[in-house]
Amino acid sequence: MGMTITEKILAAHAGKKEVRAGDLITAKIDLAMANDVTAPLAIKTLEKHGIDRVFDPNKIALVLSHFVPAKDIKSAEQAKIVRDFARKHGIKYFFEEGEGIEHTILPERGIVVPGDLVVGADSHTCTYGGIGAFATGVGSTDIAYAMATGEIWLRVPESMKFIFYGKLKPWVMGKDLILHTIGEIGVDGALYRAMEFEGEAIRELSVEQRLTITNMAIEAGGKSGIISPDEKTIEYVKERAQKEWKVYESDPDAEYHSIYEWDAGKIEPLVAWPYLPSNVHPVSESTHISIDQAFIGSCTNGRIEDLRIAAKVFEAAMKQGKKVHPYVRCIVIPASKNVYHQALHEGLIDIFMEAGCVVSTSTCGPCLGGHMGVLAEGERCISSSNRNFPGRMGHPKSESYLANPAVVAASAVLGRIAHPEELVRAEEFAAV
Ligand SMILES: CC(C)[C@H](C(=O)O)[C@@H](O)C(=O)O
Ligand code: SF4
Repeated sequence: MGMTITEKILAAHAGKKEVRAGDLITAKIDLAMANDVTAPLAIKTLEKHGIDRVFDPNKIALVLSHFVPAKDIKSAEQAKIVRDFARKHGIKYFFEEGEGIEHTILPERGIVVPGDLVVGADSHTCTYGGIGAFATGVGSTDIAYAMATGEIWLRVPESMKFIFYGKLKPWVMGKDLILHTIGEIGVDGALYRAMEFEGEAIRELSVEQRLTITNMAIEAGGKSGIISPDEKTIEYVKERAQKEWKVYESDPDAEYHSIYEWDAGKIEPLVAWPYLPSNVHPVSESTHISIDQAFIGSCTNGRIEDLRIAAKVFEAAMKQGKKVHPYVRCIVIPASKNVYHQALHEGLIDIFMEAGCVVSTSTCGPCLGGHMGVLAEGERCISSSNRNFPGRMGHPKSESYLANPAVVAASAVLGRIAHPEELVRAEEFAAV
């Protein structure tokens, strides 16, 4: 019997020829990651146990991304703990505030490559599966253990396969495919399983959009999300990789917990209404919902392509004399400094500013309701991020709607949830 891509990566890191779903393994990691929220707890755990060294300072990434530039004294102190630790141990991949969100930086800079086994103290670590790595979120204690030993204990997950065939409609992005998946299987539909995505429609997507899909595997309860590398992945990786990579793929006779097949051509842009990412509705059935805020950013949809498509919508709106609706605040946060720089270079930041958006330094920002766009009671936000739980972006009685960045931009202009086609002709989509 063959193995899945997930089983192959885990077997290689456990020093075994073969592993099967359900096996308990101890595996060597290629990278342990933590951020300004989770690293301090891990650092304190190490200190409490008198551990004064890390297994390898070149295989640890510490990223200040959530509450930076420090929003209050507590976040300043959290960041300081991480900074001091990174300096003391000579951590190679330490990223200061403004460098960006961990899940954007690590693939973008080739710190994670195909075939890697990565653990991160952040639930969206599953993002890196978009380039064919096994990556999963763990708690602060587990990450402390991984940082000290270079190993992680795992139960090999079962795999679920999601095949998207057909051609995508205009304005349908990776975000819509993952919202569709979560809408179909529910927020616990993939509990502790590896979610493997494949098919013609996935292959048509850019690597960035694939990263959006795997980013949200955790929103269906998945242990990980993964897409086998292809030529597009290698193109993306080869100009950034900081180390050797290895391409794995599933055997044709590998065993799956379940297989889903969908015609991607039937999917239209989707919106997840409060208060679960599975509460998915077509955008055409959401256009009666007025909004107070729009957010374009986050580790889900804050990369350059996302900003390009949003800018396209704003540009078209401005040609028609429209800007961000007077009753809406629109916040744009490029997910990394490199994305910000590139957007600046391409003139996208000018477009956002002329359209009336607020553009800010690379950080998680309003995604988790921490700062830079917290919602008041009763306010509604349409967001390109990944979670819409009660209170996620502010007051427990505020509401977040999740959508792709083109839908968010169109909604910002029209003051209600809107299809980008209301502002831009479909043919122009092809030019993005
Ligand atoms: C702060 C961090 C632990 C958290 C996560 O694990 O996902 C955050 O990034 C989030 O998106 O809620
Ligand atoms: S952008 Fe949002 S989802 Fe991503 S790491 Fe930051 S808080 Fe978590």
